Amino acid sequence: MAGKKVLIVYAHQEPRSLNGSLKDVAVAELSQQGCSVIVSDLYAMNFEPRATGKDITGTLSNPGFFNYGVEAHKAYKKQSLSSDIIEEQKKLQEANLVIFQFPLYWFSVPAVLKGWMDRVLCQGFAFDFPGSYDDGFLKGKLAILSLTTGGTASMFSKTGVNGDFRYFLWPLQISFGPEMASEEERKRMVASWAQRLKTLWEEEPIQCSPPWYFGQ
Ligand SMILES: Cc1cc2nc3c(=O)[nH]c(=O)nc-3n(C[C@H](O)[C@H](O)[C@H](O)COP(=O)(O)OP(=O)(O)OC[C@H]3O[C@@H](n4cnc5c(N)ncnc54)[C@H](O)[C@@H]3O)c2cc1C
Repeated sequence: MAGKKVLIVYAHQEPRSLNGSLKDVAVAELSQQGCSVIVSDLYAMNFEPRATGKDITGTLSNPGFFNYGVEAHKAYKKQSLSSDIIEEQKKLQEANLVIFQFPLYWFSVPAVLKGWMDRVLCQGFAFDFPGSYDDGFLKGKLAILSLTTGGTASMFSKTGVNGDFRYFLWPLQISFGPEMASEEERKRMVASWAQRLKTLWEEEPIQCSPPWYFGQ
């Protein structure tokens, strides 16, 4: 939708991968809609995934016993987090929609993307107590996971060897097993993602609640 700001957090090493294609069609489609699209290409940026004391540029509140969560929270308030974190927080703050584009690694996100979450979504910025879940500070933003898997769709069904994907992932668009699929099937995956993006702004966000999750 024209005027909307989109951040794509992209975690793949190879630009010609299926993930690369899915990222490219998202940039093309959303730009064509008049959105302003920014990509955080985490591998290309050499994004630091480790949450360490280097993320705090000022003095530590307790140098004798390092607690990352506590120090990051205080550093956020004092604006003394490292510049790469601040940069990503700014992008996220401005975005109406965040797309996470990644291959499934061990039923989860690749380490570089997990590190982005660990470091960027710090206390004070993304949440606080009170100020979490439905009252979190990123409330109102839309997010979608677009991921690829090694396994096929049937392997991720209720009776499949991996179990129902609902049990580990929520707002998602999955391109199942592109390496095992034919060229035509892969083209359909990219086209289906591009098609979904055309009407993405009309979708009802998923209610991330236990009844939605376990009731179906
Ligand atoms: C550490 C690790 C852990 C993993 N853990 C899991 C796991 O827990 N569960 C699981 O299911 N899988 C797992 N995998 C597998 C992984 O999820 C898949 O290898 C990955 O999702 C495949 O996506 P890709 O983009 O890397 O595919 P690619 O291999 O890059 O792409 C597949 C093919 O698509 C072609 N292609 C690119 N663009 C297009 C286009 N526009 N049209 C048609 N074809 C195109 C490419 O040329 C390539 O031949 C794991 C892999 C690793 C390395």
